[in-house]
Amino acid sequence: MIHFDESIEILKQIKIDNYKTKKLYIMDALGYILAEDVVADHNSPEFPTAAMDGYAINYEDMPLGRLKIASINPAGSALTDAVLGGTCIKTFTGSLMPEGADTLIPIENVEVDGDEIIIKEEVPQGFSVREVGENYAKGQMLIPADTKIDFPQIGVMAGLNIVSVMVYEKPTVAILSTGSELLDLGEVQTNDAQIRSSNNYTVEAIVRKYDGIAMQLGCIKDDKASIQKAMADALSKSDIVVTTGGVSVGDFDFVKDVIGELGCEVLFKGVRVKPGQHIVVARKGDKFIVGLPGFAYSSTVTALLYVVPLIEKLQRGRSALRMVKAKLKEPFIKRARKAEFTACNVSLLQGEYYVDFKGKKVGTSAILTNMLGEAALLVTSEEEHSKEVGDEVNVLLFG
Ligand SMILES: Nc1nc2c(c(=O)[nH]1)N[C@H]1C(S)=C(S)[C@@H](COP(=O)(O)OP(=O)(O)OC[C@H]3O[C@@H](n4cnc5c(N)ncnc54)[C@H](O)[C@@H]3O)O[C@H]1N2
Ligand code: MOO
Repeated sequence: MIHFDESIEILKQIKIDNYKTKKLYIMDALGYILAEDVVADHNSPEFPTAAMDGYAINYEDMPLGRLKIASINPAGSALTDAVLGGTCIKTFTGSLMPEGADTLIPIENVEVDGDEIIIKEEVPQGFSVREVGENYAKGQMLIPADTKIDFPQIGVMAGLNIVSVMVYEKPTVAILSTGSELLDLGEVQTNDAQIRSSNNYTVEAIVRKYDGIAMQLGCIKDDKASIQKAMADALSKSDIVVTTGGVSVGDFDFVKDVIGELGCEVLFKGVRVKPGQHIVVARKGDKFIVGLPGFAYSSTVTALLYVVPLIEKLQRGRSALRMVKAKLKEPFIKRARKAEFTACNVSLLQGEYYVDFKGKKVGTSAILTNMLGEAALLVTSEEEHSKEVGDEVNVLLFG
């Protein structure tokens, strides 16, 4: 078994030969990763523009105190009139500044007397005039490739009249739970040894939450030929195949053998991590197979640790899971000489994270309910030992 850090380093070092990209209408691109740079093809604004409703004047005319209103300039109109000596033009927020005007005096600062304004309160030169390129200049890089498209990116692209953009495709993740004891949702129990399968649904939820396209394949019996057929089929239809169960040392644990027989390159199998020590990650071209252990807590934690980064890698995304520092409110007993991911409660108090274990059960890796509530994962490396109240620890947030 390899060190946990080595397994993460192996994932980081993976090079994708050919990223899949596609062009999407900008609104459909929300949540995708941009596969091209977005560069401004014009200045914004292109011309000096009024930022308030008022009167466009030449600053040098301000001392006159009284100016004739020469014309009116609503937003969107192609005004040809200019501000000539001693005159002003009524101009509105968003209107282009007329020729000859460099300052906008707001409506609130003047009194109208017939066809003239009387200036009650002066403003500095250039007041309320948006300069050319105030927002962005032509040629400016606005959104670099590999950015996740969120609402500001959508708005900026719309401002650039970009109708569709190149994005990385979200990888398709096929999910298959193995185990002859498993009952899928709604399936009728026929003997006491059967249990309800949860792993395939937890993994599907993780895939969906962290920007993959989930392909739910349900449960399959511990039969090598069936597993082989199902995995080969899944591999042909998806970018990542995630299995749960059948990766340890039992007589019916076939997943590792099948991965080998499918001609995959095993990147690692077996990591000094708790839970999840039997994890296997393999590659075939730009496709991946991740064999997660069967226990519900193990498969969930290892999906976060190994499946989420692969989903991100295939679309050049950044890690959505955040590691923060926190203070222990209770002692932590280190149980294994491995990296440990222990379910805990996390709270934020005056800008600092705190960790306790109230209500968390100590037991096997079957206890998924430990991840309910304001849960997070306390992370300790294989080199670390038990910890005291007040010690600083690392916590992985997934909420
Ligand atoms: N002799 C050894 N036995 C075990 C070892 C070991 O090193 N030596 N490792 C233990 C650890 S750690 C884990 S984790 C499990 C992993 O084994 P598998 O990946 O082969 O998983 P299974 O045996 O198929 O299942 C384990 C457990 O989880 C339940 N399960 C399975 N699938 C699901 C599902 N889809 N939803 C909910 N629960 C599921 C299954 O019924 C078992 O109880 O091996 C230990 N044994
Ligand atoms: O690997 Mo198991 O997941 O430690 O319980």
